[in-house]
Amino acid sequence: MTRAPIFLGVSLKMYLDHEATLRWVTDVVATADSEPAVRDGRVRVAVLPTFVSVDAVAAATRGTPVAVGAQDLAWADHGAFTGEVSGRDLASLGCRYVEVGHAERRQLFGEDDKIIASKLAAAARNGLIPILCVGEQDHLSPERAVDLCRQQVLSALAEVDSGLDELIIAYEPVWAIGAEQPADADHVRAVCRQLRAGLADDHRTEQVRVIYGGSAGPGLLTELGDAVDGLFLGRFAHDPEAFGRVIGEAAAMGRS
Ligand SMILES: O=C[C@H](O)COP(=O)(O)O
Repeated sequence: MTRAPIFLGVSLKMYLDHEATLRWVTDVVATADSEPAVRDGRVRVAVLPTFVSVDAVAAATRGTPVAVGAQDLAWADHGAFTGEVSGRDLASLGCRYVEVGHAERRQLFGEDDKIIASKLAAAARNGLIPILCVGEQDHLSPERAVDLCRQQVLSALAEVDSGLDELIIAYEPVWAIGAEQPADADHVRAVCRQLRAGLADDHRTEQVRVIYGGSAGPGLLTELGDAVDGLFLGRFAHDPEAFGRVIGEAAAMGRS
């Protein structure tokens, strides 16, 4: 199972308004496009704006090495689901990725394991690469965190038989989301390594990447090294220059 390329995703959550999102994406595209490792695919960059900005961000990134994703999707593809957005529409608008099961969706919007499994299946049948978020609520030992995360992954895959070319698992310890600092590097390395090893032979997906999210920013990828396959960033990528430094770190890791 190959682990290249390194994946860098940014979820803008609901922080930037539409106009600020477009300005930010313009800067990120310029930075990403000037990095050979992004242009030749050794480093993948994806941006996940709010639903209302997906179409415009897809237009702004078309023909560039920056991919677009959504922060959520409906578990159904069409019908009487007021306020929902289908994976079918997201794919047709140009999304390549979709986030599933973020801790905020669990905490604030009542998503449970069953809903998350249905959403992962919806992503798979619409050809979207899921960024499945998992993580323990409280600061536990790496072993206990791995157990909990593994259960979350297996439960999320419950409705997927096969045909998932790629799965990105974003290890996001809930206690490190929205914090001042990420989880400590030893903890992240231990959990990510064990999670990846435990899923290496899963027949339902061709390729599994384990990335880290939770107050990630410049410097972290270099510190984590080969234990992770990339980062899932939030606030500390709002400054395009800071995100550019993270892209530079990924390029310097030289995975191919
Ligand atoms: O989706 C991103 C993660 O939840 C991390 O967000 P954060 O870096 O702002 O803590």
